[in-house]
Amino acid sequence: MASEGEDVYATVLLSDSYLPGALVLAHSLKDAGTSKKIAVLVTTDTVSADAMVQLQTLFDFIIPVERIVNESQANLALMGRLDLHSTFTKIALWKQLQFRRIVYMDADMVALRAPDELFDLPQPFSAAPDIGWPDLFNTGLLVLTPNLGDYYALLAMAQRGISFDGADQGLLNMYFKDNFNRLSFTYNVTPSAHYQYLPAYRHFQSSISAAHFIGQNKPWTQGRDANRGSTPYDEMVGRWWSVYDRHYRESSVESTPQGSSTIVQYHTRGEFQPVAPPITVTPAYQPEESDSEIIHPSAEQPLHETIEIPKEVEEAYVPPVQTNLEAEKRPEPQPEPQPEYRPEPEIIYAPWDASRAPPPADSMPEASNFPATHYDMSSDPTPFKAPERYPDPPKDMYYEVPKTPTYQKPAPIFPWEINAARATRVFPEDNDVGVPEPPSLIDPGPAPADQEIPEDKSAPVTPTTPTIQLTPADPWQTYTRGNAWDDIPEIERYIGSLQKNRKGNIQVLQGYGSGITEVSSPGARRHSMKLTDFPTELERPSLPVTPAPIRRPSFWGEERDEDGELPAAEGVPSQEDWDPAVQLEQLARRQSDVLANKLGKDGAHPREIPLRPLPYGSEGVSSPTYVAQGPPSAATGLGSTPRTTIEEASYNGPGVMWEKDETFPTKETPAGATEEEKDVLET
Ligand SMILES: O=c1ccn([C@@H]2O[C@H](COP(=O)(O)OP(=O)(O)O[C@H]3O[C@H](CO)[C@@H](O)[C@H](O)[C@H]3O)[C@@H](O)[C@H]2O)c(=O)[nH]1
Ligand SMILES: [Mn+2]
Repeated sequence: MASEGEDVYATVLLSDSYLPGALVLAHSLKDAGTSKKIAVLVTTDTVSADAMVQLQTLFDFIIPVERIVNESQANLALMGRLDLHSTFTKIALWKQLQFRRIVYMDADMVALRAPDELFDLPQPFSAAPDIGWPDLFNTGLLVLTPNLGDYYALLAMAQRGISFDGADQGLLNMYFKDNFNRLSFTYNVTPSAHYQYLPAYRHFQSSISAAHFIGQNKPWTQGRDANRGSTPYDEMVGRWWSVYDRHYRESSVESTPQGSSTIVQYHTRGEFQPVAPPITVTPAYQPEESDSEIIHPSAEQPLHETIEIPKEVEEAYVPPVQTNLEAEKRPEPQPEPQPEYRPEPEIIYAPWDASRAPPPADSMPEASNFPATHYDMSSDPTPFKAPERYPDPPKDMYYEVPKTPTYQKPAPIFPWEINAARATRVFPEDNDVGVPEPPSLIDPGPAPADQEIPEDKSAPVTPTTPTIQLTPADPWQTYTRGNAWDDIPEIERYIGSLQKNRKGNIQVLQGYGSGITEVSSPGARRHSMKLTDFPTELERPSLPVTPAPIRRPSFWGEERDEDGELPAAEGVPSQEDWDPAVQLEQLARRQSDVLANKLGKDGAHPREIPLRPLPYGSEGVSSPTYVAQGPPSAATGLGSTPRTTIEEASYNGPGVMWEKDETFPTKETPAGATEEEKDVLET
């Protein structure tokens, strides 16, 4: 145990990869003749037993500490130093109350002289300026007085990830701010390969106490040949190697009392000389950058050598111990067959355990690892000059419309294409009819499909349907109302079976051919069951509001009168004769009468019923243009007497098609065709 209020140099070892640094630091202090003891804080979960053994040979105190990880590593990523995820562990120094004063030094420092005078500083906390931002102090060398007040305050910040750089330097500078005793830069000289203030270096060279190899590149990761120049940086690196060589170069290894220091060489680039087949060693946790300078020796130097691993290595470590004292009490190592040396694979520290937790909120996105191309603005000052000539545009890049049409009508495939019937519907204006010709229905029989419509209008025009010979007077009279299927017996029969079940007031009309016969009794049309018979204009009820339009021969024809007005439509009353209010009243009255007829069950003698009131607001409305005509027309029932009977309409709509409880075939099952009919069908 440390005696009460002892002074101690201390460093921190968070991983085996910094073992050469920690050992060289301790050696450098001892070699410089310090009177103080040396301690190392180790995180036992990430430092191997082999490394512990090496520490025991040198350090007066090995102090296991809990690793304090910064979970918010965004700032570390910004700095490109994800390997510094656990440097918050440094704050454990303030908890080491067994010591009066601690001069902490990073494991990547080498002492050129022992700065023991720092223990006598009156200030509780001292540090030297940082080379990158000299207002800050570098946390590579700290003179501190352990106390729990600072410890818990720092721990609280660490647990909240409060640090501008994600590591201890950001944390401690935020905590102490300006409340630190500023030491001379000579206590913590951070030589840089990029910025070297050579005259200053030469001037202060002799007073340098310690060099600190900040950044990712450490002397032991670079190899002894990396910095053989004469710059201040190279000189400092040389100082590191001189300490290393004094204690760990192969020639000096045999003399190490605690056995092989192979693990030190293993973590020092270029030092391990394998002779045996390689074994795989899991590489240590490394920062994301592929060009990381943290080089695991196994990557370059496979492990081969057959080396003895002393048995006491396993039992050697009992923390915390004053190892140099206890080592003396240990039994001599037993000479045993030498097992192949297998350096314990470095404990891999994954800051994020994917099996237990979601990714850290501020972790680097994957894309940050992707190669990026950076384009700079051109700094060429010469003005742009257009080339003499640009290449000609390519020729023959346009579609040339063929001169002669290439389209050819495809050859007919289907029978109806070959035997297509010609259109037969002709209107008077389409034909230059000079003299009206008598109507006639001519069917001269089949004609070739491609036959042209003959100039002679009396000639047959269609091979399949009766030709209409148009008469300007009333072309509709002669228009056929028949269909090709009207004469098929099956259809006849089907309609017959339907109508057998029908009763009621169906007005059936027979208007076939030129004559029109009105039949008003049900069933009278049994012999003519054409579904496509529609009432003619004469048969249709004349409704007061929708006069049937009459087709005009031509739209812009000679029938225009002098005013340029279109001729009045036949059957449509002129505007002056049309009083909407009167018509509306008439319609209302008429509807009432029809209703009265039905209710009175006396279609022949309509009952007089009171008029329905007109729609609200339309009473007494009179048209400004309407002038009452003379005697009321019989058809419309217009007159001066408001209450009058209206002639019953000749057609009252389809009416009730099916009476209550009446059955009718839902599925058509016509009687089988008679033999006679079958003969007709089959022919
Ligand atoms: O894998 C690791 C990483 C770090 N350390 C220890 O942590 C210290 C700090 O890491 P280091 O690589 O020396 O950091 P620097 O390159 O020196 O970076 C600067 O930033 C660090 C984080 O703020 C500070 O700890 C340093 O003092 C400061 O000089 C080391 O010296 C070791 O003691 C390990 O033991 N193993
Ligand atoms: Mn450092």
